Amino acid sequence: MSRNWIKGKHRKKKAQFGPWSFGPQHGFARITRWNLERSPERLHNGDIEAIFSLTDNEFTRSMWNYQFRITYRLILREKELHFHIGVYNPSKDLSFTFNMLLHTYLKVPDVRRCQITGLHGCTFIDKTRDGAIYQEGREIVTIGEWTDRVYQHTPQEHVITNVVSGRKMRLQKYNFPDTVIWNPWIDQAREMSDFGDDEFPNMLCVESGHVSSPIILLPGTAFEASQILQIIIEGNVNRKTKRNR
Ligand SMILES: O=P(O)(O)OC[C@H]1O[C@@H](O)[C@H](O)[C@@H](O)[C@@H]1O
Repeated sequence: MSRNWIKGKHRKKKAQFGPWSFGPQHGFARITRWNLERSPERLHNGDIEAIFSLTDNEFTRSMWNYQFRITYRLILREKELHFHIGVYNPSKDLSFTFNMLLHTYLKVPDVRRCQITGLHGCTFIDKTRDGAIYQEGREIVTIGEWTDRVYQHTPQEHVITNVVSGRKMRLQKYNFPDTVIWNPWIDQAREMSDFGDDEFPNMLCVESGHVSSPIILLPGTAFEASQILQIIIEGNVNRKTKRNR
C-alpha cells in the first residue's frame, strides 16, 4: 500500500523532490533491503505489529555518505494501519538534511469519483506545470486529469471518499507538513514501465511527506513522524459519541 522513500541531501544543496542528483528517483530507501526487526506479531491488545529498520551500508554510502538509522513501525488494527517512522543521526559531528514521503497508493473503484478534503487554501507546487505555485480554491478536491501536486502546510487530517469498496478513509499525519496528490492519467501511465496503461482510474496517491522543505538532523538527534489510515465506519462514530456522553 505504501512504499516509503527517503532522500538525503548533501549539506547546503537546495531541497528538491523527485529526481535526485546523487542516486535514483525518490532516493534509496525504497530500493534498499530493510532489516526485519520484529516479524508481524499479535500484541495483547489484538494489534499486529511489525518493525523494520535501515542503517547506512555500503550501498547507501555509495550515493550518500552519511551514517543514519531509520526505524519503521507498522501497526495493523481491524480498520486502521499506523505507520511510525524515526530517523536518527548517530554521527558525532556531521549534520544531514533529507526529505521523506510515504508513497501511499489507494485502490479506488473510480478515481474521478474520489473527493479529498483538507486542501482548501493551501499553496501547492504543480509538477505538471513546471513547478508553478498556486493556491487551492476548492473545499473538496477531485481529480479529472494528470495530477502531480505538492500541497504545502496541509492540516493533520484528510478524508478521502470512494476508496476501497466505495468507503471513506481518514488519513491523519503528524510531523508531515506536506501532502502529495498524484495520478498519472492516460499519457503519463503509458510512459511508465511499471504502471499498466489502464490502471490509472483505479488508483490515487495521497502521500504524507516532508518534501517542500528539508528536514535538518543535527548530530545525535532524531526525527519522528507518523501517519494513520483509518476506514470510517459511520455507524461506529455515533455509537462512540453516545458512549462518551
Ligand atoms: O514512478 P515513481 O518513481 O514511483 O513515482 C511516481 C510519482 O510519485 C509521486 O510522488 C511524484 O509526485 C510523481 O512526480 C511521480 O511520478
